[in-house]
Amino acid sequence: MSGNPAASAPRCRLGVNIDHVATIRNARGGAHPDPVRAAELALMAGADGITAHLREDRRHIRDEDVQRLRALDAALNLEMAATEEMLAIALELRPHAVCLVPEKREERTTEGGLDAAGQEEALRRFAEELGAAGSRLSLFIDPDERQVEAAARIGAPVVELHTGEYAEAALSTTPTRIQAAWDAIDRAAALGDRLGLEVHGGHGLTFQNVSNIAAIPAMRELNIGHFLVGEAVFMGLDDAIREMRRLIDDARTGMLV
Ligand SMILES: CC(=O)[C@@H](O)[C@H](O)COP(=O)(O)O
Ligand SMILES: NCC(=O)COP(=O)(O)O
Repeated sequence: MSGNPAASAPRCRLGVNIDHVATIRNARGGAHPDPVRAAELALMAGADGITAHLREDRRHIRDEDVQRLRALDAALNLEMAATEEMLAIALELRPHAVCLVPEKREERTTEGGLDAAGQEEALRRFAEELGAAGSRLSLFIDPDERQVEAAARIGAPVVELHTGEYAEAALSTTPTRIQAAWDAIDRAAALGDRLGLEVHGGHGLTFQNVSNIAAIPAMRELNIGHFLVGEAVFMGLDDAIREMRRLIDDARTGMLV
């Protein structure tokens, strides 16, 4: 990763995704552990907001969870598919933010970004209706400049760049693959910033790989969940969030521009 130290940099927010607390709860069909209690703990530990993905198949987060999360005094970023069912839920709930995410029933986790360029007209309606309801629309897209340009045309104020390929590359320990994945995110982030979009990132971020993403100058928010819930098993949710917060802040302090 390249660049020059910046004297100071705008803060990069941390959104904690509590989906997989619900995964553990649903494993036994009861009410424990409660994802809303996890959200409250996350906020006390320094999370700037809470992200929850209400999937069409409700495999983890359920409708009653988002109702209770909405009642918290915190920024709720509701992730959802671009469907009429989910739009109706979002318009009724009016969360701080809505992030449109592609969903395939057979996928284990979110595999790719939303094809914004292939459905601009349909997504423009989501932007208009959600904007009118006071929810900030974000599009979860691959770090692809064509998708970023489409997001700007659609009128989404935010793009969340899918960091999954970078996270996978970092596990591969192939320097050229890691650099290529990071370069794509850096280029897409810089373009989004130039187009006046707020740039976020998420998917697969960990203690080991987050710093280089947090150091990207245009990055304003990172949404992180699966790793934090997993790490909470060993060090507790509070400490895991505080460590992630520290890594992000340290990366911004010494960030390269
Ligand atoms: C959009 C994204 O990357 C995450 O919110 C992810 O969807 C978490 O939920 P799953 O692990 O069920 O995909
Ligand atoms: N949009 C990304 C997110 O909310 C969390 O993704 P992950 O950290 O669970 O992979």
